[in-house]
Amino acid sequence: MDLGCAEETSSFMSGFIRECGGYVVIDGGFATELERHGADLNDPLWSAKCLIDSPHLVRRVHLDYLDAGANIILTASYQATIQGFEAKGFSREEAEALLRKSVEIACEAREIYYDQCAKESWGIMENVKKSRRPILVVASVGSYGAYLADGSEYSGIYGDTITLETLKDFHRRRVQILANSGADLIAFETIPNKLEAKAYAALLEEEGIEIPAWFSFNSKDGINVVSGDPIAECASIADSCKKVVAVGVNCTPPRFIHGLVASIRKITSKPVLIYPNSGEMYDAQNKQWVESSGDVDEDFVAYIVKWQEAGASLFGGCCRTSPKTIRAISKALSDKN
Ligand code: MET
Ligand SMILES: [Zn+2]
Repeated sequence: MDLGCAEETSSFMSGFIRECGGYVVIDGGFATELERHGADLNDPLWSAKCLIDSPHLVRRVHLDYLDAGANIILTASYQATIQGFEAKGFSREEAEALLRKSVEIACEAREIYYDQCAKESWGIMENVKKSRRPILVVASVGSYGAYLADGSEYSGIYGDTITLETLKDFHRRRVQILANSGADLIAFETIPNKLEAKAYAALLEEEGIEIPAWFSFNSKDGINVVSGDPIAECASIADSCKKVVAVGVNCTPPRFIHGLVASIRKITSKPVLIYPNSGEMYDAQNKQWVESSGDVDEDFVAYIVKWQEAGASLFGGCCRTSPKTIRAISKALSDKN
């Protein structure tokens, strides 16, 4: 797909949303779902560790989300970095191959899923092929803080030594590889501060990245992203970047989503995406999810329709959500629309 033309880029997501019937279902928590399947992710590579030792589990989780109704599956590359793989003793070439592998496995899962759908529909109605649900494979890019694996993806505090250039250099090669891997889009996820959003926007332009991207921030107060930078300022960086086709929030407690959607909507006319976590907080020191001490987030599926009314068009889940959550989101939206 050649998205060199700015107009094609800007209509990419609105076209996809239309194709999906007016709203899009994103998948749910990936790493936490791998853990539920028994993977031990206590490692600086987190979910990317499974690219090395259990690719079958990665495929399984993608398939579970497709079965649950997802139109978008995010690759296991969130914490897959060349620097992280090299620290484990892999060569540069091997590290780059592992990044590509994250996209290959997701594409393979999509093919398997389509084959299954085709077989099932042949059984039911001879000669009538069930129409293929539109599905995108989206390459996940986690923040510099995710690579550090010290909890700074939830504080956004990188210190004075980290500049725009440091962040661009850190992400450059990975973004180039993922952009040419066969993925349909790049998701910059859990962006914790304005500086990193600026670095991504600059990289997309400078490197002439030819697939579209989305920017997704995380917040712990509903007004700012986790670093304290206002969500409105972050959203406007995304709004100004031609290559960005959707803006939103992920890995954020459900109780903040409504306000964040409204704030982002005021800044941009690009489609808004949301994929909250379960409402639990990550305790970086003890490396575990703990119940939030603030307001309790009840099952957020009940609010999906409200978030759609507030202006969101893409809906999924982040950490500690599961295929069950995605199935329920899919149902809530199809009942309503
Ligand atoms: C800390 S947010 C993680 C996002 C990633 N796509 C995952 O679900 O694993
Ligand atoms: Zn998350």
